[in-house]
Amino acid sequence: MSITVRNITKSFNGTPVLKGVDLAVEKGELVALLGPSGSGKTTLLKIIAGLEWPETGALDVDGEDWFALPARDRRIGFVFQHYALFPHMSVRENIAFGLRVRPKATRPSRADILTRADELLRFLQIPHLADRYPGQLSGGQKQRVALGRALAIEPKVLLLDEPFGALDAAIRRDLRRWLREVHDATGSTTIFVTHDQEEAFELADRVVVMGEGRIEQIGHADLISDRPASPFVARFMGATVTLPVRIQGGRAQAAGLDLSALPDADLPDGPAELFLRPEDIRPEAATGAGWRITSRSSNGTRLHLALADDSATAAEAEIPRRGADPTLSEGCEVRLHIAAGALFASPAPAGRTPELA
Ligand SMILES: Nc1ncnc2c1ncn2[C@@H]1O[C@H](COP(=O)(O)OP(=O)(O)OP(=O)(O)O)[C@@H](O)[C@H]1O
Repeated sequence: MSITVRNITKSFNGTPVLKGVDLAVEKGELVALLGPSGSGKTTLLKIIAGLEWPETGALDVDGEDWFALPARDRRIGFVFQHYALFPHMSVRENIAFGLRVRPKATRPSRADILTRADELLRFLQIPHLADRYPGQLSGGQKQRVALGRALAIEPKVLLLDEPFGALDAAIRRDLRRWLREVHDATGSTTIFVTHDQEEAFELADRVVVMGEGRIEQIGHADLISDRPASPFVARFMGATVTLPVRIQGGRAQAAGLDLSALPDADLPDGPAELFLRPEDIRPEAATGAGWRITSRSSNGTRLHLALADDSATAAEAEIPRRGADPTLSEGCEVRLHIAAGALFASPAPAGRTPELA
């Protein structure tokens, strides 16, 4: 099923939470909605599921207007962060539940329901858990069962809201791979919400970065990492250092910075901002170069250097400890070699529109 979301807006108590969201998901695609807490990911998912209603917008699934369909007719599999299993039902009964509550006309026979539940248990690699109750399962096992229950109805669309959010890192990685296999084997169209970049990039065909109710960028990991569409995406991807530079003939320049490794910028001459990750800054001892180390700490494998220039602009660098120049200590004057970064025009000063600037 292809899903097309057009110009969705939604407010809670007068506060806009979705500010005109457009998104097209192809049939069989696995898309991750990635963004900080409060950016509107869950609200968008709930609107697709029919659990929330937007103020404006359209939702088409395979050409069908889903806003004209009540939630129960949308054939959606939904998995939440907190395992919503029925505690008094066994794993097999939990998985069979979705089929048992289908309208009589489309409900399989009792025997078929149990056969289908057992098939799913084998498919999800958990047949040994069939007779256990949720209270006897680990968090990871509960989420496998929750996904089994969502898949039992043969959903047209699978929606997952931080399904592995409450689990520890190693189990999350296992479940991620497993989910990808399940997705590929079922051919479902899946939207997965997470605020974990690694999870989004490893799992999804495409990642949709959301910020404050808007889609900021859609793409693959490398594109979003190397060419963030906005300062918001750059910061969200770990470019926590911002440095003022000047653009001249497409080249970025600034005192004390070696920017020769950056590609040409498609920006007009004038002030700009360079967003970069601490690991893309390599300080080199150089007297009078304009920057100095204000503090140095080590976590055993990496050195963290806090930096300031003559006009008190701050930055931070992270470099491998092994092989680092021992003179890079507090007070040392340095020049900064920049390996990578994203350039954006400086925001217009407050009170002036870009046209008037
Ligand atoms: N039912 C509600 N009533 C009022 N405000 C709500 C409601 N649901 C969500 N919000 C608000 O809408 C904003 C977006 O919430 P949403 O849950 O969609 O974000 P999110 O990106 O999924 O965040 P998280 O990663 O924390 O789940 C938040 O500011 C939240 O407080």
